[in-house]
Amino acid sequence: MSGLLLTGVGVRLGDVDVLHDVDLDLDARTVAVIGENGSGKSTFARLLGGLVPASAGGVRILGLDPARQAGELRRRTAVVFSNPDAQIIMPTVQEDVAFSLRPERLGREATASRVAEALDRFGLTALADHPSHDLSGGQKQLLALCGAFVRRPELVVADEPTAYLDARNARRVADHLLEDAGHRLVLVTHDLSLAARCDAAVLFAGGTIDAVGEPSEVVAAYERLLAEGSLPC
Ligand SMILES: Nc1ncnc2c1ncn2[C@@H]1O[C@H](COP(=O)(O)OP(=O)(O)OP(=O)(O)O)[C@@H](O)[C@H]1O
Repeated sequence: MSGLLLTGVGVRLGDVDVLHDVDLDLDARTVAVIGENGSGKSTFARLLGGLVPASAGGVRILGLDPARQAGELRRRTAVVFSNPDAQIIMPTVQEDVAFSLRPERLGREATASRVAEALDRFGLTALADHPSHDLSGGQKQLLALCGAFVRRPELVVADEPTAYLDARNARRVADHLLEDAGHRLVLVTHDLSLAARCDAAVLFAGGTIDAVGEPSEVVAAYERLLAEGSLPC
């Protein structure tokens, strides 16, 4: 089973064809998505996360069709964005992490144990009772990741998760995402050194895929495009 299988996919938002002719058959565990501003990366991430529908073509993610198996896909995937405020809901850190587990109806003890384990993994145990909206930007991003990983997703889609972080927290978040903890990762990033740490990379240009393969080769293709100045502003 291919992790990501897209055939002739288009995404139309309003009256704009944001993605077109997207073909991809990729089974790498960690995939970087790179490309210029406005090239379609976030829309692709939203498509994989089930947040926007394809308007053309066929999509299979983890073998699932988002159009017909949206509920199961949502259970098995987690989406993390660059702005963690949008993802923090509950008043304290541990309540917020526990909130992510609600759909699983685990019961009090099992929930507490899963939350404690996740807080420990992301270095948030000492902040368990801290008001979640008073955290620093980096701590909020760790909390958003904690809320994603506590569900033990098979696929994590992360859109610029290190964008607002200092170097230390960016490294910490990247290490958590790239660590082999039984999940696949699709990582949208402008950080080409981070892209190089993934197993495969996809280059978007003008709303479609321009190159796929080894990160070093795809980054080189991107740098050639940038040098040619052939990308639209
Ligand atoms: N809801 C929408 N309606 C119309 N056009 C949209 C919508 N969302 C995005 N677009 C357009 O689609 C194109 C791709 O946007 P997208 O956010 O996917 O790019 P991106 O590669 O993630 O960019 P960045 O690196 O700046 O985050 C842009 O031209 C954007 O203006």
